[in-house]
Amino acid sequence: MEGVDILPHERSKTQFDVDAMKIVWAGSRHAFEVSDRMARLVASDPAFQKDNRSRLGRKELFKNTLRKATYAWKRILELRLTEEEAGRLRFFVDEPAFTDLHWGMFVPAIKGQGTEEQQQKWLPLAYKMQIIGCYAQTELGHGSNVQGLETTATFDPDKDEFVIHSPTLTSSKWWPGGLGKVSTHAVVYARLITNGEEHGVHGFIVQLRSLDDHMPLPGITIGDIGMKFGNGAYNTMDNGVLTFDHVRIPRNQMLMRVLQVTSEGKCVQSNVPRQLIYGTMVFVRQTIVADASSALSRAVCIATRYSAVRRQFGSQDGVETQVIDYKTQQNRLFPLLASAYAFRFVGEWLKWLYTDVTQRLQANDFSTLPEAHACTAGLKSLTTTATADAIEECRKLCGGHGYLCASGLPELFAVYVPACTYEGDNVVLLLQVARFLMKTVSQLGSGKKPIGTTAYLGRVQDLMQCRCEVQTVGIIYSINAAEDWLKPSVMLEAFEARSARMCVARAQNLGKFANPEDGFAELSADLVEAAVAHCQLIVVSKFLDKLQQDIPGNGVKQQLQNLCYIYALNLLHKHLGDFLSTGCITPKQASLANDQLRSLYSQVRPNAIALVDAFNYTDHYLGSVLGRYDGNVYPKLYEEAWKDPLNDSVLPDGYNEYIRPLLKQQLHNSRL
Ligand SMILES: CCCCCCCC/C=C\CCCCCCCCCCC/C=C/C(=O)SCCNC(=O)CCNC(=O)[C@H](O)C(C)(C)COP(=O)(O)OP(=O)(O)OC[C@H]1O[C@@H](n2cnc3c(N)ncnc32)[C@H](O)[C@@H]1OP(=O)(O)O
Ligand SMILES: Cc1cc2nc3c(=O)[nH]c(=O)nc-3n(C[C@H](O)[C@H](O)[C@H](O)COP(=O)(O)OP(=O)(O)OC[C@H]3O[C@@H](n4cnc5c(N)ncnc54)[C@H](O)[C@@H]3O)c2cc1C
Repeated sequence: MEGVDILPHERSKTQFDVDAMKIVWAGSRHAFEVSDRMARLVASDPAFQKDNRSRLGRKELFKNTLRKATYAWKRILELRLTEEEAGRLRFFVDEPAFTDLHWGMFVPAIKGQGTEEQQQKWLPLAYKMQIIGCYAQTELGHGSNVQGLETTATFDPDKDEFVIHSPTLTSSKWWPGGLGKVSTHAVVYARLITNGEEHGVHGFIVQLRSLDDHMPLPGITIGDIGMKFGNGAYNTMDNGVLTFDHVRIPRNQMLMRVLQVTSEGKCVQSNVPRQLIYGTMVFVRQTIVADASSALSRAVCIATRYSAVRRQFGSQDGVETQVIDYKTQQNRLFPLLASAYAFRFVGEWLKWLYTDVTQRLQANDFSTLPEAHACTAGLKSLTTTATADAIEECRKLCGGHGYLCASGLPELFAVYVPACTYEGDNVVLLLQVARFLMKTVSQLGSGKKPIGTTAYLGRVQDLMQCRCEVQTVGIIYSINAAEDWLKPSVMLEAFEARSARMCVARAQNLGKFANPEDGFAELSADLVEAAVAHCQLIVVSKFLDKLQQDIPGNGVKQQLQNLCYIYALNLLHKHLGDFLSTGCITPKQASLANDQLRSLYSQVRPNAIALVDAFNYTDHYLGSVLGRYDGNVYPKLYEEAWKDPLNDSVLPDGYNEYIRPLLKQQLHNSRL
């Protein structure tokens, strides 16, 4: 069968309604229609072409991004796009740009931390992009430790101004996207000092460049921090360095929703908790979780289509085996496909949680903020780590051709992998989750009932009572056959028990230390494992919740069920040590889980292509010869190779200087 016939043949085997699945993936029919329209708009406009990105030098690449970003903004205004449509358009343009930080961090920081008055002054300017902003928190010497930032904001009551200053080299702002060459303004995080006293880190709106000629204002030094990992990729962004030499700003440019500074330099705490200063990070972490499913599904779409097209070995009659039919390929690929769906649904739920906490905050209810912080931090960490690893796995699943830029995977990896670091290093964020969990466990004795995602810890007492029995029989008595693993309550119980037991065991170990902080530092690697177990439980439980909903479309629910159990059983297999050592399941039950997993792979196999078609990605967005919708891989790969600048001429530049003399010399030597 020819390449172009394979994918249609695969599609003919589909056992579910793909159009209905597209709507489930998008979240609603409306969301699907908006997304589909924006994808086509971008794909059909030559201004958004992106296939030469990895071949451009930095300056050319950056200028190209400026052109695209400003053209996108022009189209948004011309077409009067809604916020939702603009967001989807940005998504399909698929190129990191200064606008991401302006809309994604500068605007949310003012909204979340500015007073009404400040919002009224700054937001209209930002919404019209009459000013362009970035988020300047990280410094050369400090990123994770926000309280360790060195930039100072000292109040001068005589002039009613703050003096922003970088006292050391390590206090230089370092990394903010959009800062290097574009932003006119920044929300700068600095230590507040009034009347000689320190009041912690706060945000300040600082103008950086002239709105007339774009030159840095007096006392400000700015530049780009240099090339980053990979060609193209995140090099479209001007991550910058910034220092202040006693730069003065009016008092009303400190973001004062949490703390007000009066003209006498007195600090007045509002009823809003201090943690709200970290609020922009909570918002962005939530968007990063939703983004993880996009990046992962894109890689999986490429690897799945190519695995169906690619054949190796097994030829009796001249037709080799499609590599997607090898169980080892399925065992590597299908859990990633399942993860893409799992992250999609947990992302939807997290968006709901974030909206809920925001509404509560507006009504001065701060009770769910710690949980929102733990969930956004933990899920950001879990999903970005898994996605970065998965993109690399997809590259390997595509064999040698995956290493070509034409596969789209190297650039996707390079642009994605910093998500494990930005918005909080993934390990640092898991330690935040661990703190939250240990605090929750420590309060169990006082009768405080845990709620939300930690409600299961309230049942910990019961679980621990079974401990003597578990060593031999496990706590889940109802698993005696492979199919028993397909019961939602059983799966949930296994993941809850594992996480609860890991948390309680860590809490008990912490109790052995005289100083809890010493204990936390000593046991931090174990604590991170408990945090991972808790976050995996959240993903599994939200996928199971999704299956409880009414899901229309022939066969759609069945496919989602298969994927949900593949996601959970694969995790169980990978973390078997946790499940066995905590006595949650027996080795026999683990073996049954594995049998069930293999059986689910066989059920997914005929639907694999349709399950990635349901992402509804255009070839423009995928940017991959291997992942083409039509499966016409080899002719296009061949065609693509000839586009490389090295093939512009038969003889390469440098032939006369280097190759010719070398060959002549060898000829000369061989004659000797
Ligand atoms: C093409 C153009 C088209 C035009 C387009 C138009 C439309 C487009 C539309 C939309 C586009 C939008 C695109 C959006 C995309 C966004 C782009 C993202 C790019 C990424 C850029 C990256 C940015 C950054 O990286 S910014 C810097 C991030 N930095 C960090 O994350 C630092 C990590 N460190 C920390 O968070 C903290 O320091 C810490 C938490 C690790 C420790 O802090 P510390 O004060 O020491 O805290 P601790 O004592 O441990 O805790 C104190 C208590 O506070 C609680 N807590 C901590 N953090 C939070 C929090 N965030 N929220 C709530 N509570 C928090 C903590 O639990 C403690 O509580 P307790 O009760 O006292 O125990
Ligand atoms: C592409 C990109 C874009 C960015 N954009 C912005 C931006 O727009 N604005 C902005 O302000 N910042 C931005 N950043 C900075 C980013 O937020 C920080 O790099 C990030 O928060 C990590 O901090 P760090 O670099 O200080 O890492 P470090 O904290 O120095 O981490 C180094 C290592 O130490 C470990 N570590 C650190 N602390 C602990 C601990 N307590 N316990 C155990 N291990 C620990 C980490 O796990 C890691 O392995 C960006 C970064 C990147 C890569």
